[in-house]
Amino acid sequence: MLEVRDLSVSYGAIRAVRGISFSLGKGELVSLLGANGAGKSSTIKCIAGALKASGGTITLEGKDITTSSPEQVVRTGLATVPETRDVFPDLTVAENLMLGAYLHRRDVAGNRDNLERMHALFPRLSERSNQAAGTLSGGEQQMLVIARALMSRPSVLLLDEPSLGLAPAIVERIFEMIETLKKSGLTILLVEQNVNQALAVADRAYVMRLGSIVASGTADEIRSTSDLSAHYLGS
Ligand SMILES: Nc1ncnc2c1ncn2[C@@H]1O[C@H](COP(=O)(O)OP(=O)(O)OP(=O)(O)O)[C@@H](O)[C@H]1O
Repeated sequence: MLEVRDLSVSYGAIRAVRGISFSLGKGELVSLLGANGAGKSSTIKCIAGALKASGGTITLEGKDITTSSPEQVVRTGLATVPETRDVFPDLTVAENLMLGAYLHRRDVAGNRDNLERMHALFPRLSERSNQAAGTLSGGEQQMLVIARALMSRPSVLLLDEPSLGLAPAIVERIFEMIETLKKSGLTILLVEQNVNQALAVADRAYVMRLGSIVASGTADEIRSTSDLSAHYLGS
């Protein structure tokens, strides 16, 4: 579904991502792990079209999206939930969700079905349909940005640090929801600091350090064979 080959990302002289390669098969949940500054968010932003690659290629379902704009990337079937968790604060929950369906705005019946699916997945959003998104709790805003991304009907979902700064009970709920999405057949790339929880839901994982991939394998292999704390904490 998604293939990243020799991807590099630079900010001036800073080489944030140094020729990494990885892939996601259909229906796979793959986690990208690594300490602060490892290059995970830069990788995600580049795949989403928000940052220009300085080298390498990104292919989504056989289509080269390396130089695509963010809108073209969404049209090709990839939705991103950035770690910034940016809702439109003055719009209601329902309006935020409908903005996610912008590409399918003429398919009113399809959007209604999809909205019902989101309400089943996130009952809390359903109860708060008419509430301004800016007044939601952090966990509810995270649910909203995930649901909004799903309204674009992606075949691949990129999740950047969905558990960041949330209370443990909400983190549990977010991970349960990620498992539900995985069971529905969605292909997911999950960037997480929360290694144990990420490995509990992931089929495979890649560990990044200083812009490079330093370990990869199934969740069990990563747990048992790599010195995760050295890679992860940089110690
Ligand atoms: N806009 C920017 N300008 C200059 N350097 C940047 C910029 N964004 C990121 N970097 C640098 O690129 C490197 C990788 O950062 P990135 O945010 O991709 O890492 P990360 O693994 O996502 O970290 P975190 O878990 O803290 O979000 C870091 O050294 C960071 O300082």
